[in-house]
Amino acid sequence: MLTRRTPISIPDAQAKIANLPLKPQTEIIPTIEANHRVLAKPALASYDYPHFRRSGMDGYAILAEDDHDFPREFKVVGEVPAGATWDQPLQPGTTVRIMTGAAVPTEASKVIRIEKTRPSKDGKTVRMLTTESHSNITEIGTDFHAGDEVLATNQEINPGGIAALTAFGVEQVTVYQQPRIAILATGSELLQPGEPIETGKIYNSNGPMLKRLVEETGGIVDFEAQLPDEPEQLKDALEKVIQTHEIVITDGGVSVGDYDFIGDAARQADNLLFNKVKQRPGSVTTAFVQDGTFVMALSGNPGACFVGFYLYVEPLIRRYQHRPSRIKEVKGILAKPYTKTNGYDRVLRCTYEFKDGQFLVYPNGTDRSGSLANLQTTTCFCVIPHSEKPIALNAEVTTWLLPFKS
Ligand SMILES: Nc1nc2c(c(=O)[nH]1)N[C@H]1C(S)=C(S)[C@@H](COP(=O)(O)OP(=O)(O)OC[C@H]3O[C@@H](n4cnc5c(N)ncnc54)[C@H](O)[C@@H]3O)O[C@H]1N2
Ligand code: MOO
Repeated sequence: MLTRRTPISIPDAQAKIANLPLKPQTEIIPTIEANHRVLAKPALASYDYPHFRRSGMDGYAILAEDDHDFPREFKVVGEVPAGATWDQPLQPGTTVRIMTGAAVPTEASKVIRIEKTRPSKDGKTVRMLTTESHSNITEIGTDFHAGDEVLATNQEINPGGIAALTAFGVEQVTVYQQPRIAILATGSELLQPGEPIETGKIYNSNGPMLKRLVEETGGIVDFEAQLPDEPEQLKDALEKVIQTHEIVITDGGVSVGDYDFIGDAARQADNLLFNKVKQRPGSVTTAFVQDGTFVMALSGNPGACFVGFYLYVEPLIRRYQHRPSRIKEVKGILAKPYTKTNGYDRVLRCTYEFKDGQFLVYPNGTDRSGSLANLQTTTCFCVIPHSEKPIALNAEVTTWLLPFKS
């Protein structure tokens, strides 16, 4: 339907999404599955760590009262491999042979490394050549005391954190849920790979791109559909996925054409955030909230769809998980001429290099909304502000470095 739309700026559109109140849900998952998930509850140490006095070296454990007048002979009364304990009292002049990681006998104050000893052939005695400047014993609670925070709330767990949790035998953690996302690609021209290509038809390339973009952002794509431009079918599909997902991403059908039905759904929504942005590509980008679900209607044009995902969807998917956006904003220097002018700000697909303390930004071929030729190689976007005059070479430009791109 052809109706007037009021365009807003890119920052205003981003702010409308950033200000949406979210109700992130939590779930309990196995610790081993929690890499890059964010803790919704702190993980506390259930005991001191280490919980026994641990030998840091392979050697011989001795009493403090024997720690003088080296070299000297000791009687070897036993052996403590890792995992074992020595429960008898250690007497003066005696020692136990002990391995790295083993529990040190309670009374022992030091472990003399084997390099500094000369055991007898039968192993029953050992001559210790010299003492040690360190005890070579890790005392109880060196890493954590019982009750200490092992990992804090809102911390993103990484493999090191998984090690720390597992050190306490923690099998499950409470984390924020990943949002469930539905992707609806719209257009009667769309084919699936495997179907024969025909004039006027194209393969649905945005669908797989969006799926992988969502996944690398930490969202879960649990519904995907490719729908023809049939209003009833589209309306039904949209209504269904809105009830079952936190975020719905549509692409295509959002312009003013006879078959662009998403625009109508947006106008009738509970909360229309915007339906036109002063940007190219993707001026038709539309966002609304219906029944508590955020619907992001991206342009069908692949270049605009790609840009729109990073500008508006990536930060939201990350916020659901209590994770910051992985898009890094920097000041770039436009290092290759771009001579076009535009009534709207242009988000230009670029590559960059970091040289002499500056991000040098190079427009990466075409800036066409409908082109997908440079999506693979684009590593950043820069913003060319709207102007009647072309932007100067070497001008400073707001630059967004894209995640997983180098
Ligand atoms: N009279 C006007 N026409 C158009 C305007 C306008 O203001 N007045 N805006 C233009 C601009 S700008 C854009 S951007 C597009 C936006 O179109 P839609 O988002 O509604 O998308 P479609 O028309 O459905 O498709 C556009 C283009 O993208 C192709 N497409 C669609 N889906 C996919 C897919 N899943 N994978 C790959 N390619 C896809 C589709 O075939 C079209 O070529 O509207 C302009 N028109
Ligand atoms: O709004 Mo569109 O600029 O062609 O993507």
